[in-house]
Amino acid sequence: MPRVLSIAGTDPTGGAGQAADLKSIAAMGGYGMNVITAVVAQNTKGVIDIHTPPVRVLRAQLEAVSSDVTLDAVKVGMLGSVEVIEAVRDWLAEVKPPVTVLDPVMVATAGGRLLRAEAQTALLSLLPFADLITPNLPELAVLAGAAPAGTWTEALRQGQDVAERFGTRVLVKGGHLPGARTPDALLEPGRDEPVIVFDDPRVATSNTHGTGCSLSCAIATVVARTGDWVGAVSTARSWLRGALEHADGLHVGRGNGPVHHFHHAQHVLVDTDSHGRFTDALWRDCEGVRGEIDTLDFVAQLGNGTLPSETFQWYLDQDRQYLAVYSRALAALAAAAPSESARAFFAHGAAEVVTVESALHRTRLHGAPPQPASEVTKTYSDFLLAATGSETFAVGAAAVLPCYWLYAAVGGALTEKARAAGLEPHPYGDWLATYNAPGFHLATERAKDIVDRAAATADPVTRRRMREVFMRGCELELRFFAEPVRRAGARPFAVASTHRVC
Ligand SMILES: Nc1ncnc2c1ncn2[C@@H]1O[C@H](COP(=O)(O)OP(=O)(O)O)[C@@H](O)[C@H]1O
Ligand SMILES: Cc1ncc(COP(=O)(O)OP(=O)(O)O)c(N)n1
Repeated sequence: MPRVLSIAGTDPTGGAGQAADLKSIAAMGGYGMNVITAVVAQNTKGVIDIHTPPVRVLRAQLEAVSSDVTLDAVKVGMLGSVEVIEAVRDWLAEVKPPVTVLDPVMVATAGGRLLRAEAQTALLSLLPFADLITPNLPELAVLAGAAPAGTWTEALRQGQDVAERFGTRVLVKGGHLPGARTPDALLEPGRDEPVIVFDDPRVATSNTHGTGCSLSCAIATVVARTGDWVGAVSTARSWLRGALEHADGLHVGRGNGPVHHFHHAQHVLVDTDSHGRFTDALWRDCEGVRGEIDTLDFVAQLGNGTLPSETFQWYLDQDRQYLAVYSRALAALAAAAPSESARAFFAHGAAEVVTVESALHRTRLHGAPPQPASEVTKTYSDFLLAATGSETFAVGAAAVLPCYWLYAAVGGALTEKARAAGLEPHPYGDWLATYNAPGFHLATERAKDIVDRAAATADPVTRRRMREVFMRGCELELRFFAEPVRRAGARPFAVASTHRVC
């Protein structure tokens, strides 16, 4: 779970600033922490008063958290004054968080300055410390030293200018443009064209308080988990869209109300056992992670056959190491299974993983020796062995389920796409065939059945634990799928392969 720190001001109505940040981090599956820069008396109608605590207290908060907790990402929001900006800049320079997202907050949309006019220049000195900045159009204009953009083309030009000048990614947000659409574009220094442009219809609501805070924090959280900026913006945007679509149902305040940060988790409040299968609830739980998997470069390239062979080789090498552990986890479940049929199923699965799936790896890897296991491979392996070796059978069965279910879903979806695109023969056809085989889908259904049966007789604490480990397994699958491309982008490949596989 990524540990994400928000450095921002407060909002007692809970829609923007710290409150929005903590909700967004949690909604994206992170552990949120907060350092307060300013106490703001505001509501959905505007800003009434601001108290800035002594900068000594800010420094002490920053020191308290970073001396104790390893930070996976930092989001910087409202800073307010030159002294605060300088203290945060010094801290960033010293701590060097792995991911820093800066939302250069200046004015609340409902009205009221949140950054003193004389602090705008000081804010520029913070930009090079950010991996991504997320200005709205008026803020972008200040950073670019220009008048607010009246068109999307002008906004992109200002964004590119800021990206080049400060050497950082910029998310240009079109929320403040008039019109029926809300485009956003991710820009990087050194590239003339946006990395990606998103363009969706505007959600018909005036309850948009805190959208900028929420989006930036959600991106920081997802990127801390996957290292994939495009996927993180895409995931955060589609989640925010849902939050805007459900905002009118909140009835908070008389002005521009907040968005519904937990719109996607409402079903958790319902007793899922009386509303369909337990595994249906698990599938809904992991909807966000499934969406993230679908947008990964690795999955897209595997499907359309453009994945570089070195990247696939590295993935397969990690996968064969993982499968050796998975087979042991299934064998442990076979030993603990409460029924003969479950025992037979997992014992057969343990053998099958070794014979069928590993055969694919042996053929593809041509006897190449294993490379060091990645952190993700090790974490996933440890998690499976712990869940199947030290927890109850019900919990262990839920922990191994994502590996069946997500692979069957990805294998099925990619095979369909490859067929529709006429990709025959497909360079990774044998991989797709393994995970789209009728036998594999049948095994997935059987594994779901076993989990449903185990949940039916489990107590509420065990059922909650089953949901936790299932989600953890899904998140580790996401990281496992993200790792090959993330790693290939991060440094040259260490796998010396003399064989082309496609
Ligand atoms: N009514 C809306 N419908 C859909 N997306 C919106 C809407 N309003 C804002 N957004 C999105 O919310 C995010 C933040 O929006 P923006 O208003 O530009 O920033 P800020 O909240 O910082 O002023 C952007 O991704 C933008 O596209
Ligand atoms: C304490 C605090 N920080 C930031 C904002 C601005 O919020 P933002 O998400 O940019 O959205 P708007 O509500 O201004 O559209 C704030 N109000 N308070």
